[in-house]
Amino acid sequence: MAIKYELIKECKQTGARLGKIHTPHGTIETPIFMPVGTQATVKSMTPEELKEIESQIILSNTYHLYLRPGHDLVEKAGGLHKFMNWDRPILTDSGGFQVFSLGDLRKISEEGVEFRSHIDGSKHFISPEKAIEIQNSLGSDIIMAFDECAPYPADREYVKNSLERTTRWAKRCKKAHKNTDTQGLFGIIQGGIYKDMREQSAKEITELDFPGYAVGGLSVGEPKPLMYEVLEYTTPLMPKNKPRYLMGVGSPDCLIEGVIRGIDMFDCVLPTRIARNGTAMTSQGRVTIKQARFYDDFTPLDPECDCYTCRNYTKAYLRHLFKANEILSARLFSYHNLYFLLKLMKNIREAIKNDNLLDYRKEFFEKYGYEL
Ligand SMILES: CNc1nc2c(CCNCC3CCCCC3)c3nc(N)[nH]c(=O)c3cc2[nH]1
Repeated sequence: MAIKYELIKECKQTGARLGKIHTPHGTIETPIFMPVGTQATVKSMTPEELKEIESQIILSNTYHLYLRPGHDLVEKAGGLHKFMNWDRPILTDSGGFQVFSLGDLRKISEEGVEFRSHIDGSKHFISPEKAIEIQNSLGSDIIMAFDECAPYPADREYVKNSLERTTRWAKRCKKAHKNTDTQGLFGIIQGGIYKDMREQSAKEITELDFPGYAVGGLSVGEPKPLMYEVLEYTTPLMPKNKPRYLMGVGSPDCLIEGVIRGIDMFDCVLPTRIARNGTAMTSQGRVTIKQARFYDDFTPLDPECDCYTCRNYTKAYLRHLFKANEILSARLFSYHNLYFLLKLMKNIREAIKNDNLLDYRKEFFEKYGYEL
């Protein structure tokens, strides 16, 4: 079987779990944060640097790679692992979210989605079958069903029609998936912020017996407490012996709150995106380096961090790099932010092991500046 989840321990105080996901390219310890590599690269990082910070799995995307360089080229190169020189696990998203976030540049039908490329405006069509064909060519270890992520807010009628189409598309994806022994296909649960819809989607999607499941349709602008509430009644509907992936999340507080509510896998563009704006996630909260107060601050970005950036450079130097628009700025901030989130997940796994996750949350929030 391509993907095998091993539940190691259930937290006594919360819904958190410790687990392992066995894949053809290695084993992933969960809970885990997955760095995003949209166009077959985690922006500005080499695979060696990703291994240095102990990244166990990275994400890429059907939509982007289909448009450029084309999935047939990647297949000709021997697949995405060989093409980008990454020999650890890769998860690809189906592109559902991307084509839906194109707004009016797209037309949805039962057959699939017609959209215009964000690169050159050319017209394209992705069906569930096409999304699976592309991911089969890419050879990623975990592939995602082609789904519709309903916008927020969306009324009950829209959400119901959308989740029922996502279920019909999930069946088509399962039928179209060729490489079941090397690539695990995850189903995606939708249903917006409506409890009865989430129950319906969870029932319909888990009935299809996928090796793992994602909670989709969240982190789309809803307030965080509402996202946490949806998780509280959705994760218990998902099989305990399968990985649970919360798509597009997130910031440090969301990662901790998501783990507490039973989530095992997360992805977010935040660490590398804010890095390009000279913003760092640190133990004392966010630091935006362009502020004048850092002009002659010769202390590390994060005094409690032992990453390459924090051990070798000062805020004053990092501010200079950012102001001078130097490429090294994006690299050093990306390296630190990814290290920070991967270290946070390592600390969370440790806290689950020691049954003190709630104490860890309290301590982290007090320092990072979140209200509990
Ligand atoms: C940011 N919030 C959010 N993201 C969602 C995403 C995307 C998750 N990240 C994938 C990466 C994005 C950059 C390129 C590489 C893949 C969602 N994806 C799908 N298929 N369905 C969702 O409901 C879905 C819902 C999401 N909500």
